[in-house]
Amino acid sequence: MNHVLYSPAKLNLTLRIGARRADGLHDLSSVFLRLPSVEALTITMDSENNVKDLLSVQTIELKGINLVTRASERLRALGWPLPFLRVSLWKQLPPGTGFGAGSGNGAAFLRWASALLGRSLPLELARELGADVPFLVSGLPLAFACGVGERLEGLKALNLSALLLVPRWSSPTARAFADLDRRREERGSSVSDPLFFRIEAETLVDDLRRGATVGLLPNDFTDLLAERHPEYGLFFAMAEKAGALAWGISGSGSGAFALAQGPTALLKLVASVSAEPWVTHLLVLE
Ligand SMILES: C[C@@](CO)(OP(=O)(O)O)[C@H](O)COP(=O)(O)OP(=O)(O)OC[C@H]1O[C@@H](n2ccc(N)nc2=O)[C@H](O)[C@@H]1O
Ligand SMILES: Nc1ncnc2c1ncn2[C@@H]1O[C@H](COP(=O)(O)OP(=O)(O)O)[C@@H](O)[C@H]1O
Repeated sequence: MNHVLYSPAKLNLTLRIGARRADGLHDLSSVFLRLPSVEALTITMDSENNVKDLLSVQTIELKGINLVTRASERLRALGWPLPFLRVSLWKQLPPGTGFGAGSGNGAAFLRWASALLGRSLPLELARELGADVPFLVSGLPLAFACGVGERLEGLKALNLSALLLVPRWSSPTARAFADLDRRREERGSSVSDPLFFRIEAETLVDDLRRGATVGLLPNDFTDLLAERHPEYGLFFAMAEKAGALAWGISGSGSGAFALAQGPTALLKLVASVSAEPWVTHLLVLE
């Protein structure tokens, strides 16, 4: 029997990075928006004779241990009686683009395994798999996140359409944080109060909820990325001209996005940006 799972991804509507902690990670304040069905996993259970999980990935080449394989191995190590599985993963969004699609694959798998075995969601394991996984596994449509992304406060859904843009460069998360630290050290910049980030996030969500034009969304990685790739400035100007409500960079990049009420403005934006040679994928999610 085949089980087909739709796999979520995320956008960071705000992303403010705090100081580096003793464990090397940075505290953050972010508004996570869930993108519901961006990729798909097909799980085949006819694997009585298998001695390990078999994973195939369509459309995008991935390196390293897949989060789906890691999740199933860790669940067995925790004593969950999960049979060995054949998993086919249909990808749309490359890694290193800040849309958390890989985290979404892991989260979709954890939800499926919990339902299959009648167990509660393994929240500790979700945290271990990645900072975005607790949000994606929660099923919340929108949340304010702090800590490294594991402390979540659910918010009411926003009814907006999104255009996701993947450029031809990626932005590995570790490098983005190291560049930000270096820049802050060079400039002696201090980090703002988390309370300020919270108020900023609440104001933005309220504005988007009532359909106000918000413009460029706050993300501490944007300045560095836009200096390195002036193409972002071009995309933001096109988003404004097309009538989008908000635009920005998701996570630590490299993906950019625009939001609007309904698809009309976003389809206009697709028409102007699709000829750009630096754009590799464009997705409109209604
Ligand atoms: C920045 C965010 C925001 O949503 O998203 P992405 O751009 O990756 O989607 C996440 O916090 C990404 O978290 P996660 O995906 O778990 O990060 P990892 O790839 O494990 O982190 C790679 C490296 O980045 C640095 N790192 C990561 C997260 C964090 N809060 N502080 C850090 O300093 C650390 O050096 C870490 O070793
Ligand atoms: N199923 C998967 N899909 C995408 N990336 C994966 C997957 N499993 C593991 N990875 C690894 O996870 C990292 C990116 O995960 P992803 O959630 O797509 O992140 P980002 O938001 O940074 O683009 C990469 O280092 C990639 O090699």
